[in-house]
Amino acid sequence: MAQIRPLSEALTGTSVDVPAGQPVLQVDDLVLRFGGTTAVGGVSFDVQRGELFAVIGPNGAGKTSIFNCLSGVYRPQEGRVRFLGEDLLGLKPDVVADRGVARMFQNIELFDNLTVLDNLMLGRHQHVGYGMLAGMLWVGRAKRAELDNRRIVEDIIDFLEIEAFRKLPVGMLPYGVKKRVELGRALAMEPKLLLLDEPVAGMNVEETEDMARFILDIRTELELAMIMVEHDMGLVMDLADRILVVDFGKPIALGTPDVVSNDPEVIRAYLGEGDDGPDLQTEAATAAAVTTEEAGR
Ligand SMILES: Nc1ncnc2c1ncn2[C@@H]1O[C@H](COP(=O)(O)OP(=O)(O)OP(=O)(O)O)[C@@H](O)[C@H]1O
Repeated sequence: MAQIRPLSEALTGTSVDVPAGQPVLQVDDLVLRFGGTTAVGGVSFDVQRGELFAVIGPNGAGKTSIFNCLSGVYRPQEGRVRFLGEDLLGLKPDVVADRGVARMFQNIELFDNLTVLDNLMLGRHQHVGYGMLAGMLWVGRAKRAELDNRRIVEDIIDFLEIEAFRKLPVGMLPYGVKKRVELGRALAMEPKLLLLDEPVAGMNVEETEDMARFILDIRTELELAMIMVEHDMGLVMDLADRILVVDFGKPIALGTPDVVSNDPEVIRAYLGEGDDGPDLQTEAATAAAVTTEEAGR
């Protein structure tokens, strides 16, 4: 059996070669309207290599619309998106994915009847690199590429600790494991930017902690740039390097968890959600205390 490789050796395609100080992604003045509704109203931010960047905001604030603009689902009326120095806007979702932007979907987009292994192999489809005839005859480059892809997928399965489920149809799996497979499918694409769309939505505490650990390991091992949209404020305050807060499509704050959670406008936007809204300052203080405690260990 092949030895387990560190993720950085398995997924070499994720490494980016950006000059110091240059962002992986640069978003300028993005505007997206649906008739009279401005879903995204002048949003700008950048994401650096190895950065976990979060976008938060109350329901309907425009977070999903921003993701849809980045991944080519929507074409914004105004603005510019530069990814590794090239324009991304106007490209179709499959072309955006081929350029290196993968998305882990909130509503898991896997094939329920296929096994974990086959779902992850589908994530490799843009890396096949051989013609149809060679593929059908299982010769030469096709055979080599298939074996390479298989090995990469097995490494991802090991990394995500889902070996026990590899031959099972995804439809049979518990929700938390499905979300891990969804993350694995996105990783299998060897992205240079990973979009995490509510990665812990619907998860219990233990599943959330596991997912948080995988996200942190991905950042450390691959130095991957990631953008996360998430309602779990504890997770966001704990993991994110920087946070963009949007409300009614407009950016209202951008900065570290500490800065953002003390911003009066952000507190107002969240308190406006009612008594059940998250207490951002408590979440940020708890996250800081945990980080300090971990550093002292
Ligand atoms: N396809 C669409 N057609 C019309 N309006 C839309 C469409 N998609 C989003 N909107 C509107 O744009 C605004 C922003 O929606 P969006 O889904 O981006 O918010 P969100 O912050 O992701 O919300 P949530 O946290 O509830 O998922 C909302 O007013 C929404 O109704």
